[in-house]
Amino acid sequence: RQFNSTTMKDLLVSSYQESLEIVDETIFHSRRGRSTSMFTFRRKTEPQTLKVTRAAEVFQTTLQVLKRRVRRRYRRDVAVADLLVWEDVALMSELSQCPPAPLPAECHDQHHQKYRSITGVCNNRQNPLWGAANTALVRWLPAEYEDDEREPKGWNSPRLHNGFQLPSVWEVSKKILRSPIKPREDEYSQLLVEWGQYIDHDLTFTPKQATGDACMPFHRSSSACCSHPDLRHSLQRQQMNSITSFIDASVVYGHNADLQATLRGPDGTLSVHDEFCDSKGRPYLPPVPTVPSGCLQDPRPAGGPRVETASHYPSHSVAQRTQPRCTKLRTLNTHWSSETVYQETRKIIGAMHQIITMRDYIPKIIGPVSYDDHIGPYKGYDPAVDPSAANVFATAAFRFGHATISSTLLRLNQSFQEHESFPHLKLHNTFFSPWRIVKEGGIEPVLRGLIGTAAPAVYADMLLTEELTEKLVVLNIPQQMDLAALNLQRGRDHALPGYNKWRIFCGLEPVRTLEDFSKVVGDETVAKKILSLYKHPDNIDVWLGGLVEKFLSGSRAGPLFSCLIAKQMRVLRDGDRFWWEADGQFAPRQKDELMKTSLSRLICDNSDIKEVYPDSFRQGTYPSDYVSCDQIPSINLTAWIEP
Ligand code: HEM
Ligand SMILES: [Ca+2]
Repeated sequence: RQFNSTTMKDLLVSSYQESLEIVDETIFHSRRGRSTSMFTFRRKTEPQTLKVTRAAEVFQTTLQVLKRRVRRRYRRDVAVADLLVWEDVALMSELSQCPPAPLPAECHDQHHQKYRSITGVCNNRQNPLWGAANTALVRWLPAEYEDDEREPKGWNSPRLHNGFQLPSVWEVSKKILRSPIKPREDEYSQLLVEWGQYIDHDLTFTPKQATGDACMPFHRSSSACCSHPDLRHSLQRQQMNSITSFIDASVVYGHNADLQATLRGPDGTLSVHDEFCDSKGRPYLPPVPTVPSGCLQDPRPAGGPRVETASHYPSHSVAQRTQPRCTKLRTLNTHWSSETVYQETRKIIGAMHQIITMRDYIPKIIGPVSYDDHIGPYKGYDPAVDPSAANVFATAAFRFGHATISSTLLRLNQSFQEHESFPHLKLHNTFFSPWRIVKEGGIEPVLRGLIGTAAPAVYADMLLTEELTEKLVVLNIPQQMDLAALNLQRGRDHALPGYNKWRIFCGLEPVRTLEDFSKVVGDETVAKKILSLYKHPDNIDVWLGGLVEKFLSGSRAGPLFSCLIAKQMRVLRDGDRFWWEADGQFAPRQKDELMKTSLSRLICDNSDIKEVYPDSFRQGTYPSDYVSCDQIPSINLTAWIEP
């Protein structure tokens, strides 16, 4: 510490003032200046997210300005953690509002006793921001920035990691990840893949920084505010989750009051598209302000539901169409207000999301052994558990799903054969095209394609379809993108430690030799190619390392991703005061009814499909394995009659 506190205070205040100008000029001003081309897709960042992002950018930029000033004065680099003491950090937090001042005692409000808040705030009464929207992704292992503060891995190209430069993400994508073919296997249906992405949209969304015109179309993730007992950690750049990490159907209801108001309809219902509905009068999702510029109005809700391809539309629709069915609660409880009907329905639909995810989806992904080892039976709400999404979960482990995506979207007729009028589509023709649902037969042809076709197999030498590595379209970027390169670069942007550190974190042996790695991957050629690119096993990007591991028996992921996904799921369950099985959430009779929930039932109830395979995540042959919807159990809402 080289300054007395008055000098430091002055330095901090003037650095803060300069940082305000820099942030508004470089980040927020440039947002307005960019051209809109015919093919540019735009999504406006939500005001709440923007406010937190700006505060975090100001905090981070203040540190940079301060460092520059100190460097000028002393002609040497100083780490901010060596320069500042807690008192200075408190001053910076106060100036930048990052993190914002602790919440008032609103957590004891009656409403929060009974129903979840929309932002997730106050789920945990002692730590009201745990799991809430617009908070930092938490770190299970410390970040590894090149300057220990904010520079992504690989930023300073001559810099060596374990004696070697990191390979370029484009090269890794081209040589290891992209695959011209994705053969199908026959155990699971395409719906299993779809649910993965759908539920991820309930758990994490990492907003990206809107920078000026960059030569490479990669936008860093926005900074997040973070308060941490370790000073160095508190000063490092963190990333944000702009939605609630809880499995709370925020994908249906939104994660802030404005979005909730947009998505909410009259009398406890959800809003619907007022121009279009399907041939049987079933509603479509409401339109939103963010649309591909110059294109047809897409019926795509903003911020909450993220309908990136036409295949995502049916799951959003099925969930949304469940709401009016449940509002039948009103006829059972005529004394309930619209607000009570809405909240009780939201609670039931939230529980359905939890059950389908934890009971039906997760065991298939991580396998029975990981489930027992890392999740186990439910023992009740534990307020000491932080349910926030982990950085490594959002940035690596749960992106396992990208290797399970098919290159084509199948559309099937009532006999589960290729549709006569609406043929199969290459994946790139489905990006941001929900109009295909409205204009091309409703949700049914796609939904039948999801339940009636097998999901692709994942082999270490056939990972991501070229549809994703050559032709991906993402919001706000006019070029076609490469999802493999984006995932790898995102991991470096977030400074995730390398593959081996995560293996050790999960109690697995680190990989030291080609022989070790070949065994873990189950394919020596691929293991060799990866090691020849990375040169050192510790340098392997964690997303790649986890993705190529041989699956555990009965799972769709290797040991590392199974462990990381399981750990996340466990905290999402145990750290959620409103978990459906937690004491006082539902009466025993209601729980019995909720257990009857199934995705097959929801499909039967909310589409024209009359026959299903009972577990629609599994692949059955039509018609021999299919049963009539009449045979699929339904929830009886009379269990909700209030005496
Ligand atoms: C056609 C299907 C899909 C497309 C086009 C797609 C595309 C994308 C894109 C563009 C990103 C952001 C990449 C970045 O810049 O960092 C992303 C993130 C992500 N994807 Fe996918 N994805 C698909 C399916 C899936 C599936 C099946 C899963 C999981 C089972 C999944 C899990 C994730 C996760 C966890 C993230 C990070 C989310 C965040 O925190 O922002 N995706 N995906
Ligand atoms: Ca959520």
